[in-house]
Amino acid sequence: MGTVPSALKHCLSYQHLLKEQPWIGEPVPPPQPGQESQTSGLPEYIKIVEVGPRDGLQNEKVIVPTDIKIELINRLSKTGLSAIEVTSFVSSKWVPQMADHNEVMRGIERHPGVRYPVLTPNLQGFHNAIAAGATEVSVFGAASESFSKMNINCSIEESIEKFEEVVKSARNMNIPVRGYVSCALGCPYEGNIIPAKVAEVSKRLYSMGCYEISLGDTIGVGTPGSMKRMLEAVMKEIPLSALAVHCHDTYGQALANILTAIQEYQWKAVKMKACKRKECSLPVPEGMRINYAIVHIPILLLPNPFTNSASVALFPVGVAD
Ligand SMILES: CC(C)(COP(=O)([O-])OP(=O)([O-])OC[C@H]1O[C@@H](n2cnc3c(N)ncnc32)[C@H](O)[C@@H]1OP(=O)([O-])[O-])[C@@H](O)C(=O)NCCC(=O)NCCSC(=O)C[C@@](C)(O)CC(=O)[O-]
Repeated sequence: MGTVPSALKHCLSYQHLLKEQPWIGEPVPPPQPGQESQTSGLPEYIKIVEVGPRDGLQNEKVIVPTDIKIELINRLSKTGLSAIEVTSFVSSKWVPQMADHNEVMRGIERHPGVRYPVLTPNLQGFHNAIAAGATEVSVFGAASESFSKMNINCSIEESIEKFEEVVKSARNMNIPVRGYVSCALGCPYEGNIIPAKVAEVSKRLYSMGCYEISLGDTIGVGTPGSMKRMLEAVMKEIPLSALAVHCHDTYGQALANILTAIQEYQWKAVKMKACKRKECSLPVPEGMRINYAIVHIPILLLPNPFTNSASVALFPVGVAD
């Protein structure tokens, strides 16, 4: 398999994967007395937000047929995932791969306990999404002016105004809204993005009512070092419980970056817990304790030829009460 491009490997079945990398299936021996568990220092629970049907398929050169998308989402619903991003209600002139958003949204089987968020850049998208049956939406901004312009055809400031309209309408209908911040670790047009800008845009999305802020390494240029610096800046502005990360694997760094995010989260959460115990003067959100962090890795185990470029995407991290 040495010559198989790494992207293609994501198409392999679990059986293939086990054959190639047998250690994956080996049971992890329980820690011996006095020996630290390999997972100590990590959260007990990771929430996975699957974004392959949207973020993966939106980048496919070949438009995946609607019935295949629906079948993919239906299969994903049976895997135990609690959130699957289904599609986006954007202009089909801009993203023809998502032009079948109504059919996909209406065609999927919804499983109890699974959330099916969709992307909505503006009120028009929001209303279309609701009409198609969406019960959760995401707005998507950026920490880079150039990316904002290229992606949604408006400045960051203009995008915030549009998102406010969406969040206000969503609130009236009891629809939860997530917020993405793209280019959190770098921009394809501007290069480096300062953590303070990511923190600023995140804060605005959170303040307007987004319940979770997903920090996107849109082009996969992040490293554990830049992830740590960025998170430190954002965590000053947003409660840990509302943070997630979304890492593309362009340069093979997604898993390292996710692990860094989880460790950073856990470190901070443990520190806050310790402060709380000692009743120190640092602000501790009421009732907070570490409960989960989130990671999403699309589709790794599904032998679906359409998902190979979905990359290994997106991975939130959060804490709950
Ligand atoms: C945002 C718009 C729609 C603005 O597009 P625009 O052209 O600036 O919009 P407009 O308000 O000037 O309207 C122009 C036309 O678009 C229509 N329009 C207006 N809004 C909608 C809508 N919601 N749905 C469908 N149609 C819409 C509108 O009706 C009109 O149609 P016309 O009269 O010409 O026939 C456009 O720029 C667009 O669709 N962009 C696509 C953005 C996108 O999907 N990007 C990829 C996802 S973001 C991402 O991947 C990052 C993320 C989230 O994964 C995180 C990460 O990886 O870091």
